[in-house]
Amino acid sequence: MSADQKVQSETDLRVKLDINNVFAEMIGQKHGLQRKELFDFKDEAVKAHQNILAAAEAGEMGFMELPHNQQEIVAELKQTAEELKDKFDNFVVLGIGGSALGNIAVQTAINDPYYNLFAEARDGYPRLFVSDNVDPEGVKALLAKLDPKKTLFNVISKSGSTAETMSQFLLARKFIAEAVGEDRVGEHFIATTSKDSGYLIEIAEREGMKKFFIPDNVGGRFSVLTPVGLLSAAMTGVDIEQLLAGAAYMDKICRENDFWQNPALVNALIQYLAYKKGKVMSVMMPYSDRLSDLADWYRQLWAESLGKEVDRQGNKVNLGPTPIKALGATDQHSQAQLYMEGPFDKIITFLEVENFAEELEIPKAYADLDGLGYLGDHNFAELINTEKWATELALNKRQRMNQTVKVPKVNEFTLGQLFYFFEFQTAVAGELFNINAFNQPGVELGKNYTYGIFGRSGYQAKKDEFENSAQKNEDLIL
Ligand SMILES: O=P(O)(O)OC[C@H]1O[C@H](O)[C@H](O)[C@@H](O)[C@@H]1O
Repeated sequence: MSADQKVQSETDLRVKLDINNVFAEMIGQKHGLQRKELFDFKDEAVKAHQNILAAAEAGEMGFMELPHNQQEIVAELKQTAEELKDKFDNFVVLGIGGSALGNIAVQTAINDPYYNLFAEARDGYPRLFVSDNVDPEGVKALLAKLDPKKTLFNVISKSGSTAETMSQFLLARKFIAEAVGEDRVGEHFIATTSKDSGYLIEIAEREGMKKFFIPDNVGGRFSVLTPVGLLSAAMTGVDIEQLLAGAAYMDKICRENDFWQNPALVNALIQYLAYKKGKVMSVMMPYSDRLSDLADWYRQLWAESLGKEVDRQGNKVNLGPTPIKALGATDQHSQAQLYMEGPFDKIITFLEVENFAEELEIPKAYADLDGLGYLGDHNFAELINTEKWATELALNKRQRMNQTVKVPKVNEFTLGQLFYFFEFQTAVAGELFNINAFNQPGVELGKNYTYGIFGRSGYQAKKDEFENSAQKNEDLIL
């Protein structure tokens, strides 16, 4: 392919943001945004952008380096996948939050839109399972599906000590050891973790497991394009170079200084202004099964990054938009009523796929039944996108801010763009909200409590104390 052709195809595959329906002229004065408001705040967004670029220069924005600095890691990941993909029928990720959601999003988008239900493998590759909970019934049901001799586990934890992940690891380790013997445990595990924190690295070394590393300057929820997300992708036949190429392409777009040419800047400012106008809920609604789990991934990114008690100066602010996931067209029939007529507290972001890989015709039948016969004149791609347009029009009519991210088609290149776009937008939003978008003290408090209660000494006494604590009123236990 010549360089020109490449540019052409990249341009054709560019993910775009349509913001028409956030403006007053489309949805009405009361709830729409005035263009003037964007103009008035534009300089703040530009300043936020400059801060991010400066932080990137200083090596503080690890996620921005990932599309460019991983050639050796990619080669190693590909080689690992090549060596191991035929040896195992199952590849099981043990992780949670940022160590799981990106893996699932990639799988659903690229390999199997029904991944969560069936976990079908691509020809010549193992099936992928991502186990991100500690419900005993769920964990047991998963293990029951696996032949330990044909199963490779990827334990992923940046901190190397998350209780959920490490508990699953302990069980998986026993499961494997009983089948293949203690001395061969290491062959059935790959550890993805920080170079020097937590216990996972130490365990990996003791057991002789293969290891991949998560850079220190990349937070868990920004880590999908590190070995966290890339190994399971490579193991299941996903083109990880194209994922990173898509991210690199979007990186170029996001580095653009001109506000109006930079969708991540524009969208971060829109989300910020919407929040200030009382639209404190931010709904992501893909009209695509393949992009459904991307909305789950985004929910963590947006919630943990922006939901904060204090601003950068330490003032108590308790802010953050609440991210909500909805799936089109499915949730038109469950949540849309609320979005149409409920409180004016939401901004909705649709994800629209312009070209579906399948052109599935709706069969023609019952032509004499007026309210049904028309369906057979169309295909499913037309139907789902028409439903999206109809929802958009109805929201406009009811003065509900909405916008659309247009995805030319779902593949590795566009998925890489989406990951990077939303990460960059989140970093800009953090600047606008004047909070630290890269920490999560609230979650850590919960983690510490778990450790405090569950930790080595006196579990039963602490549990009893918690259950009998004065704050608990028996009358309120219904
Ligand atoms: O990768 P780990 O260190 O195991 O962390 C897994 C998850 O733990 C916590 O919930 C953090 O708030 C998340 O951001 C993180 O993704």
